[in-house]
Amino acid sequence: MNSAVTAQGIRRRYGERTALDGFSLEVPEGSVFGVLGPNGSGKSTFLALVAGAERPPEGSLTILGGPPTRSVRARIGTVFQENASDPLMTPLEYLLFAGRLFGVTGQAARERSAELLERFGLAGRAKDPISTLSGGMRRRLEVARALLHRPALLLLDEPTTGVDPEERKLLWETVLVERSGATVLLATNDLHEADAVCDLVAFVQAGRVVATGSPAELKRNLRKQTVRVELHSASSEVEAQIAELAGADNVTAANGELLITTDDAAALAARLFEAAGAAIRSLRIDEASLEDAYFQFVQRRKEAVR
Ligand SMILES: Nc1ncnc2c1ncn2[C@@H]1O[C@H](COP(=O)(O)OP(=O)(O)OP(=O)(O)O)[C@@H](O)[C@H]1O
Repeated sequence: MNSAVTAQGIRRRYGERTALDGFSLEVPEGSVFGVLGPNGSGKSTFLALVAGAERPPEGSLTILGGPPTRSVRARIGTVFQENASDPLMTPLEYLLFAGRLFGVTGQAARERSAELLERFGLAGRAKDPISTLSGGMRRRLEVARALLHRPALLLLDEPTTGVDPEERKLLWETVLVERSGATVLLATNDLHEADAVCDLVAFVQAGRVVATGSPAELKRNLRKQTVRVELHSASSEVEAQIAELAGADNVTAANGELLITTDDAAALAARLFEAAGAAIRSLRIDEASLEDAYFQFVQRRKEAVR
């Protein structure tokens, strides 16, 4: 599998501040790849480096099979955190203007613009000033603009900030169809969104990638799972018995349930039934979320730093 973006050991400083500190990442061609991390972890700095096809001051960067050069920029579409549109322009004017920057002009530009305005639900507002569009519509317009020249790589820096859940879902459905196989590199701190749309994600902390994998892999490798047990009636004797079981790391009582953290929920469930089956009314294994995985990796890194 070819890579759309390969970064190796990138270091980038702003004065005293280190934004990227040995940042390494491989984004497979055709994937939807999420870069996840807290505010200030370096996501935007990395995307801006790729968007500008800039040679990093330290480390190496390959984009769409070659070194970062001006010609590569023509094959990239970008949505930054801030809307780039002029509020006095109309959506149609904005798309035609963007087309000119990428050499899409005349009839081809008019047709492509009309098609995208339709797909992104903006056809009815094509000739209104952008200042009269809702926040969600403006974000959709930004994504339509980034797709105008049919880029091979689409960079999306927190594209759905301020967009309500229904619009967000619609926006993603449209992006995933309209990208026509282009690689999507997404920066976000919305872990639910990343879980829903990304094939692969990288967790970033303090300018470094600390874990990479598919959301399913990262969740599977979680160190801790939670088993929730409801007893027929509260019994300190049964609780003590459960706390003694092999694999039951931490037992707490909350809202009439016992919450047991463990490395292996399936094995612990079997032991629970064996030891206290008659006392158990219900047992539930909490499905791990990408958020759980994220916090675990961030925590690991903190431990390593200490
Ligand atoms: N132009 C700049 N000048 C000085 N420092 C900068 C600049 N851009 C980014 N930084 C610093 O680099 C670090 C990484 O910032 P960056 O914006 O890349 O993080 P981020 O993960 O995208 O954060 P957010 O989720 O808040 O957008 C931060 O410490 C930030 O203050």
